[in-house]
Amino acid sequence: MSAFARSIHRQKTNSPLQSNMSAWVIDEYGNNGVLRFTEEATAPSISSGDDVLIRVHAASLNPIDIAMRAGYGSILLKLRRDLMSLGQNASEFPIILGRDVSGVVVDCGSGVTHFTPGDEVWAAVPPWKQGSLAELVSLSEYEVSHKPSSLSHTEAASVPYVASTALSALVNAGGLGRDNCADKRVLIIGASGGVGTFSIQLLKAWGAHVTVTCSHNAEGLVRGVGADDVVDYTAGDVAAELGRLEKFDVVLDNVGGGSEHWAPDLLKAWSGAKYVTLVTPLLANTDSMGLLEGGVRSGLALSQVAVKNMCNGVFYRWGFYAPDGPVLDDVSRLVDTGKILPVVEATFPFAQVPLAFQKLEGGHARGKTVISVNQEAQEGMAGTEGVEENTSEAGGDGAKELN
Ligand SMILES: NC(=O)C1=CN([C@@H]2O[C@H](COP(=O)(O)OP(=O)(O)OC[C@H]3O[C@@H](n4cnc5c(N)ncnc54)[C@H](OP(=O)(O)O)[C@@H]3O)[C@@H](O)[C@H]2O)C=CC1
Repeated sequence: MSAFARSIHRQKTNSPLQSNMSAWVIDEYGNNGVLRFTEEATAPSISSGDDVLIRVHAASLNPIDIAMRAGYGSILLKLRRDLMSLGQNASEFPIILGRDVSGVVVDCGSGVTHFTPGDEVWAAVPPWKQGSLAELVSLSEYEVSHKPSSLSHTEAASVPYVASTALSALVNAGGLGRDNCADKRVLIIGASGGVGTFSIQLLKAWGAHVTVTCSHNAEGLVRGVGADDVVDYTAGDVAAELGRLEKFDVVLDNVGGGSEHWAPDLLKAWSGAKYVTLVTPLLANTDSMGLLEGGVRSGLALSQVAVKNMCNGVFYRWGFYAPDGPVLDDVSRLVDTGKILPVVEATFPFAQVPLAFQKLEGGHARGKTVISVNQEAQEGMAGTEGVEENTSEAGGDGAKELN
């Protein structure tokens, strides 16, 4: 019996009582070569009353997986892991990457009230926890949510991390919500990837007017998921082109760099308008300068640019992913009522995780790259071959339905 067949057999028996599991791990930071498949990864177990143990059916990749594979955030994330292990000085490696999970609950801690074994769930796995490129993942109850019943596991796994990030950025930093968007104009810079395609749909569900930037061959995709105005950033001076449009209430920047300098000028001054960027120097600074200096430098940089923008009448904010199961419950309702659909660009079998990393690393995402961890159980078929790519102009099956 092959390693993958043994792993699938364990998945079918659905027993939480196993000490080892199949997983893709890294034992050092580096390029794709550091990804290693093993059947001997330590399986998570219920260690506290609010733990939920999930058998992973599908996972997906995010830019942070590429970055973490290379060591991004290692200092801050190690500190967080050490705090979680209560000073037991847990070893840094092996690390399991993968921030999205859709799967089935196999065991719960004594204090868990919302989930029971057999429930289908989805969640975004915090970067300081062992990830979802594995048979099992353990999360706390607060991080988990019931999966939308209208989605397959493969579709569901494309949503949680980008949804948690977009909601945290748009609501907590951008001040937007379902009740105040009707008269709002929002600009999304870099809208053709995971965060962008989700944010467009969320903002349209809330009634906002959404303008986006993307490259020309992504226009069909972003219009398919609801974008009102589309500006091709490859066609010329994107800042000048956007400057000809009516000003915005919120800018969500998924690209960073140069846009940080011109995008705040596109906001309505002195009206509470906010520029929110997801591209922040915090983890890179703590990696290169250490916790204290990196943290202080980042704080200073943030306050400097925030004050400068405040003088021009706009707010400047950093947006971050935040774990939040109840927020995913709301997203689940929007999905089940057809307001938000998954945008899956490609699906890779568990055996081909390195190829999925390679695809994501190539850039130009058009939605999400998903890993089918338990494909046989989902489809009742043997074998793990075959990468599926959605090559339609709209990008994914869900997006096509929106057209
Ligand atoms: N702070 C936080 O907690 C988090 C931060 N992030 C960050 O947010 C960003 C977006 O994440 P995600 O959507 O998942 O990333 P993706 O890789 O899925 O998408 C990025 C998209 O941006 C497009 N793009 C690249 N350059 C530009 C440009 N100059 N103008 C407009 N579009 C551009 C790319 O397509 P193309 O190149 O073909 O144009 C691609 O479609 C990433 O940088 C990620 O690291 C994400 C999650 C959490």
